[in-house]
Amino acid sequence: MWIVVTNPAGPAASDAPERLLVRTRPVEVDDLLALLPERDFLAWVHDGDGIVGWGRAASFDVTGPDRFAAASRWWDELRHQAVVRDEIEAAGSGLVAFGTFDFAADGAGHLTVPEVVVGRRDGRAWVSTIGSAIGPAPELRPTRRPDRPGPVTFDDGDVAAWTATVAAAVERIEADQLDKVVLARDCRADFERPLDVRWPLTRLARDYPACWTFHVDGFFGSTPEMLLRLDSGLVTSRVLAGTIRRTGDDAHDAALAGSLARSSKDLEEHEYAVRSVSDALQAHCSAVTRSEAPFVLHLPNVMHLATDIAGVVPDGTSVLSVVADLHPSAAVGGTPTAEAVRLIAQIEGLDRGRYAGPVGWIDGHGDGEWGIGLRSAELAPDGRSARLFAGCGIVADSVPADELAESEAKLIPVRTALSPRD
Ligand SMILES: C=C(O[C@@H]1C=C(C(=O)O)C=C[C@H]1O)C(=O)O
Repeated sequence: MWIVVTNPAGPAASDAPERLLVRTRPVEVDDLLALLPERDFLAWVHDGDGIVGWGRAASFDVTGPDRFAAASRWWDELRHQAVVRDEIEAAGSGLVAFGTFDFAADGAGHLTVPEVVVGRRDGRAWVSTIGSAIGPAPELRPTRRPDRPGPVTFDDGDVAAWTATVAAAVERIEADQLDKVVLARDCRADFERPLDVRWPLTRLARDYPACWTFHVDGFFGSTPEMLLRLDSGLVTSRVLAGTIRRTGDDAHDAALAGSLARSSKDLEEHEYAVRSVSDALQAHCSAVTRSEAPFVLHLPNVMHLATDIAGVVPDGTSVLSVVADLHPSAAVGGTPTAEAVRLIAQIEGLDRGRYAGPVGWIDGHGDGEWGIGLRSAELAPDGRSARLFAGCGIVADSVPADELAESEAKLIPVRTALSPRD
């Protein structure tokens, strides 16, 4: 029997059997992405490890400021009722839901529990089957290779208007209204035939192994920024802010990395982002530690100042309850957060949708990984167009033309992955 749960705090809809039966068994799998069906799959991979899934055993949709708490309640109920037989007991084995949350506080949140989840971590692989009845383990075979996209046309939108908006934000900052605001822009891609999203996904995972490559219901990308991982009581977060474009010349890039680590503009922008995350973590953790100085994260398109933060949370903490307090961090909102988010709504002129919102998964222990949905795109339901997003932290010293160039560099991963070339 299927039950529909409504949430008194806001519009929510759930579709789930009364009790889920979950069975996780070991399997031999090398390439998770090679198993993906052509459509309606879920993916979260990092350097070959991760989880992929398909089918829908249960789902939850919610809108409004209470969305994280509502999703967390729904998940707690579902996981406590589930009957799980898990021969692996790794993070992401057993019961799992993938999800996304819009950037905006009044936006949507969504969780899907797939019928089949295949995972891989530290040399071990598994398959979980989830549903109201448990059948035999599905046969896992590589599926047909992804279709090469046809010609793609990009429309960068009004870049002059965007740089003017950046200049206006700098004026607000100079007038002491706030310290930092992150402004984003979008770029439209049109495809001659519907996109097989496995094509860009496979390329992103190959070219950006240090990032978390994801796809949830048409939202896909490869984010370098881990908002929160919770694994057996330990939370970790990777905060990025402060960016420099790579030139392709390794010696020159090494010199640029050195200047990034000494740039007061970037260090200031970075510190705002680190503080917003560590302050939010303090409320949940018995101890919070962070590296003393930021390190430089080298990606093929850009380099970022990065800080890893860690903490210990009490038993029974759900990753979503901490994510609720971390989002939006200063890396994608600004400082102070409330002023920055207001200014974004006022001057950015963009519906961010799921861009810069949390994307990831939660398991039956409440553990999980939630990245910030950056270096990402939203595919239209007909698969014929997509919106690509990129944003930049604006501080008092920001130069609009440089920010535009930085946003271009941040669009490179998805733009390149959409190219029909190998
Ligand atoms: C907002 C984005 O990236 C964020 C902004 C950064 C910056 O301004 O230096 C760096 C990494 C991210 O935290 C994006 O990629 O769209």
